[in-house]
Amino acid sequence: MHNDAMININNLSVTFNRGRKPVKAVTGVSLSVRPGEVVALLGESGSGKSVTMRSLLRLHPKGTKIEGSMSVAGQDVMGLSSRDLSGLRGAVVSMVFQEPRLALDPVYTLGRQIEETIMRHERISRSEAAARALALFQKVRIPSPERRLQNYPHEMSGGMLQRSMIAMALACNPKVLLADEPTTALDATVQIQILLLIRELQKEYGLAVIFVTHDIGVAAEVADRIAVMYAGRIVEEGKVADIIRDPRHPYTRGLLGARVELANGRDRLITIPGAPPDLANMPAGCAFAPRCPQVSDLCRTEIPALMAADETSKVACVQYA
Ligand SMILES: Nc1ncnc2c1ncn2[C@@H]1O[C@H](COP(=O)(O)OP(=O)(O)OP(=O)(O)O)[C@@H](O)[C@H]1O
Repeated sequence: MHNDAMININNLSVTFNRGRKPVKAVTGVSLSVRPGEVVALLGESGSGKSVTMRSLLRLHPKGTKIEGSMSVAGQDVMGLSSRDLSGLRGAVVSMVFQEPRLALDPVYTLGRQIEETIMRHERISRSEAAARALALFQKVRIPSPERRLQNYPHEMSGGMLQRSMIAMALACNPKVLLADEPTTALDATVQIQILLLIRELQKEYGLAVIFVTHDIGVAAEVADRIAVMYAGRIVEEGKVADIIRDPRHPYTRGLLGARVELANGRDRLITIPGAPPDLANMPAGCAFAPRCPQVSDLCRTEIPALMAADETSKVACVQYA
């Protein structure tokens, strides 16, 4: 546990009851994020990034087993009543998603939705809330903000809609932003603009951010630290520059390699051969062993613990044990 952290996740495991066999989507994840820090959760689809992030607001279906402890802004997440949890959400913790359209109500204007968000958490008149909504639209640099506040979600482009979502996320001056692939659905040029905007606002507001992405380039652009997830566990963690310059885990090297091939202008996305394991049918040892170019016998029997590699980096691989 880190006392100065805004987000603390300690030995989190999440098990879903799907069909007859329980599925452990997250195993023993520990992570902390300080105020003003951006940590990217990086990994392929199904690696447990979103489940980890959503655990911070206990956004799982009934019957899901959550083990471990978590705190956000000093509040023990597992101990909060559902009412206190809704208070935390929006006011202290905000979220932005890949598909803003799913998070917005199609029948209300954007201005109305931002006003309602503010009025849900604060005793404030509608005209004051409207003035705040306008200031927020200016902050996220939406052109003609007065007019745009009168628009419905379907009248906005993907990029402008994501700017609106960011405005809404900032509406109640949160301390924590949870971002789940917020730029994945956007064109490359819009994507970079939104990443820069998030970075700029995060600094200005001193937000602690968890940013979920499958793209190591995006993680490098936006984050201070990266935690790489594979099959529900963190397999490597460190400062962005260190991970990009000297990735230790063979999986991280694979992710970086896939990126390099793209940068070289090949028209094919080179991925790591093979596929992640079925969470309901995990291999005995390291989950990455079946795909690992450096696999040894030990890897097939032993699950490597996440260990300190130096002062700021951790890795879970027998090569470094
Ligand atoms: N509500 C749920 N019920 C059952 N299984 C779930 C549920 N939510 C997630 N899972 C499973 O947990 C695993 C991890 O999912 P998660 O969404 O965290 O992956 P991810 O790394 O964020 O990938 P993606 O980019 O696809 O969202 C997946 O196998 C998924 O099917």
